[in-house]
Amino acid sequence: MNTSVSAAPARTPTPHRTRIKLCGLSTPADVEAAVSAGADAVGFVLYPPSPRAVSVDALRDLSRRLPPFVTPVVLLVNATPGEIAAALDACPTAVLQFHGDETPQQCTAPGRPFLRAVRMKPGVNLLDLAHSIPTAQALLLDAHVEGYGGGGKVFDWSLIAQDAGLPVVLSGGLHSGNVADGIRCVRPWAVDVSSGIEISRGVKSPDLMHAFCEAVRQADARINVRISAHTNAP
Ligand SMILES: O=C(O)c1ccccc1N[C@@H]1O[C@H](COP(=O)(O)O)[C@@H](O)[C@H]1O
Repeated sequence: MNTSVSAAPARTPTPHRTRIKLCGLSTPADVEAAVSAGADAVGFVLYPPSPRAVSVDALRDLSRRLPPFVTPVVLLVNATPGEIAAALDACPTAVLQFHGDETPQQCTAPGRPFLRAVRMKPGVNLLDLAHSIPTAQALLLDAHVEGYGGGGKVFDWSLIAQDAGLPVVLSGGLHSGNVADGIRCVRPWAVDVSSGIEISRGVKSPDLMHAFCEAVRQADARINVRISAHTNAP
């Protein structure tokens, strides 16, 4: 009897794929355009001072329009437990994005998957942050701006020099013209954009959404060419 175990066939490396979150959607047309552009996740802002803010009722309606496998993300800034509960009632499958001054305990209290936004400035230690909030799905890195975010400002990506200890969502001033550089420099798990897909503050553009997603796919394709050249090298 032949008991030898045949060698497993060599696996081709998994292609690099940067996930895409399009944030600040506020109309049914925005949702349709984001899904058609190929977004993996879409963000709804539940922060009244924002030009992209939606009501809880609008969140309920917009999130019900999503097809399977497109993740709704609800962006909150210092929301009360009651406001968080109302958001989850409207959108029970939401991932929460905490973009304010919430403590680790406040982020974990709802018992939902969440992203912790970090407003990047010199001296921020991502590893320390990740250790203080290990149940976050990812750190979402945004520029340090007046207010809490969504300012369309790029931060210095060299501040992410070390391993962040959690998956990174790169955000802050991204658009179709710079997202490839961001992916090449940072190699984030995902990229996130709001201002860069708008024709005016708070008004989304289907064309800019498509251009952004296409730029991400092209950046990934370039990385995959390099990976396969490296793998196939004699
Ligand atoms: O969009 C907003 O108005 C907003 C308000 C408060 C906190 C965060 C906000 N937006 C988020 O900020 C990042 C970066 O946005 P941008 O691409 O630089 O405009 C993103 O997650 C926005 O959804």
